[in-house]
Amino acid sequence: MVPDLLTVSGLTLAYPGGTRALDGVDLRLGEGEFLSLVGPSGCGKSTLLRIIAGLLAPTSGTLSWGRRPGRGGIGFVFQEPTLMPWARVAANVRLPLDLAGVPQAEADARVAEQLARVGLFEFESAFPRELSGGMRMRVALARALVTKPALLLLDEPFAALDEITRFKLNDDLLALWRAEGFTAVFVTHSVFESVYLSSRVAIMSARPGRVVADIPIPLAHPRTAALRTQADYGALCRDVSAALARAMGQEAA
Ligand SMILES: Nc1ncnc2c1ncn2[C@@H]1O[C@H](COP(=O)(O)OP(=O)(O)OP(=O)(O)O)[C@@H](O)[C@H]1O
Repeated sequence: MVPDLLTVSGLTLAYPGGTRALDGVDLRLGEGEFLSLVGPSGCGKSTLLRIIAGLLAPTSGTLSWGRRPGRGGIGFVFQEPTLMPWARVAANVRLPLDLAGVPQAEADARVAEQLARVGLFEFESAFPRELSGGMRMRVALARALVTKPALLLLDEPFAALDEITRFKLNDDLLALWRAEGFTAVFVTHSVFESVYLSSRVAIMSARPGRVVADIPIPLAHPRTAALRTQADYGALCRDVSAALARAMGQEAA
């Protein structure tokens, strides 16, 4: 059993307007795991990510860190790449290092290394408008990973991309996860994507959300396109779909 990076206990969040987004979330996150969060729209998945990132304080409940990620230790990737349109790719990726006061030469070297890892080394001087949607998302991934975070939080990062680009980015993200060893929490609406990527899938109930099922995904790595048609992958997708249907208050067909 891997050591715990984070244990979330009895987490509740009520927004100032009165909306209760989360109610009693219990969740364990092991070091180096790839955990997907799946649940009905509005069940509080983004809210939970924002609390884990420290961007939002819970109303009650606790977050207990095994080894607290240090400064720059949590990366966040949103559904939109949120790049600075006036800045070149390299400057966009370097932003977190500039904010942390990393010396120029070291920052340049780390940006070059990270751009190579996401396959964009030749595009360091391009502007975001000159890139495809998938390439822009890779820039966002590079920016989130350039500080070498212990924990990477991803909030539906590939939802706006076409299926071919999405599959490619799934493979790229898995390769980065295996090479760099960060822990990942990935929010998605796609059961297929969650099973393809994860070592565990946590299912949340409708709002106010809590974790109602936790399904291990013991598929071997490396995972490749061939997996998508394999019987064991299909069986796990059915398990996650059935758990999601139960969480939404309806039995699976
Ligand atoms: N800043 C806010 N102020 C008030 N209510 C909010 C705020 N952010 C989210 N909510 C509400 O909290 C609930 C949970 O929202 P959240 O975005 O966390 O859900 P989600 O599961 O990520 O949704 P989706 O899957 O549709 O992206 C929703 O009812 C939403 O309207």
